[in-house]
Amino acid sequence: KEKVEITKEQQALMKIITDAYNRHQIPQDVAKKLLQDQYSAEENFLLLTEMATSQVQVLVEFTKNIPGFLSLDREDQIALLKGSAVEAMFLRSAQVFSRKMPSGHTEVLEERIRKSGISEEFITPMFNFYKSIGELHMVQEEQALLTTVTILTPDRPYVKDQQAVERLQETMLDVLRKLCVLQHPQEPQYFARLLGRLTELRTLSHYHTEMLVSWRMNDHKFTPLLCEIWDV
Ligand SMILES: Cc1cc(Cl)ccc1OCc1nc2ccc(F)cc2n1[C@H](C(=O)NC1CCCCC1)C1CCCCC1
Repeated sequence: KEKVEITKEQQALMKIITDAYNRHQIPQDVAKKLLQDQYSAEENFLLLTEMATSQVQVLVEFTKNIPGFLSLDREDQIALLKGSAVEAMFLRSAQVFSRKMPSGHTEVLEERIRKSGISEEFITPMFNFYKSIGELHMVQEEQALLTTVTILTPDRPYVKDQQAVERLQETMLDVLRKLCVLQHPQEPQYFARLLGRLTELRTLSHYHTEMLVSWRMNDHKFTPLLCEIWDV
């Protein structure tokens, strides 16, 4: 049984990424807002676009702290951001939903989201994903590294130097793999399960355009930044 050991460099890399991940979170807490009041479909849609717009902005800031990201070709940096923004949004939503909350709060939050205006057909796959993320009980380092691995996906549209992105992603995957073995020694398959969630995430993210245009209201307004990121 080989001894898994995180090197000093990997430890430093993990700290940089986790600190940056924790630093770059959206200011106001959307879960708290949703627990406080019930909103109309229009108000919820506006809340989503506001949250999503600021989430993209913090995502850009976060990527600047990923060692090696700024050394990638500039156009590839943009392609990686555009290609991962929706997945990062759903991953963040899942992590917000799975946070430990006082008893009964998660149920209220789920109810508010079910009634927010999202079309019925997307509610089940979305919550299936949220629950499968919640079951993993990821530590914050795993959450930060999983988001980083998602951003550093080499086969996004328009990425020119895929090898350079692959090398960076592999560096992050190696740290994440070791962390999973050390954090979940009783579950050797944990790392594989974690990566399996990225497949579910990509599938869920395919629906994002329909989810938005089918929001139960007329006249869906988007910010210019979201028009860039969401295919709307
Ligand atoms: C991310 C996303 C994309 C599409 Cl297309 C459709 C929907 C969606 O999020 C659903 C979703 N799942 C959630 C789980 C927990 C939670 F607290 C809020 C959640 N939301 C929405 C939200 O504010 N998400 C933001 C979370 C922070 C990061 C940026 C995004 C709220 C908007 C108000 C109406 C109820 C849903």
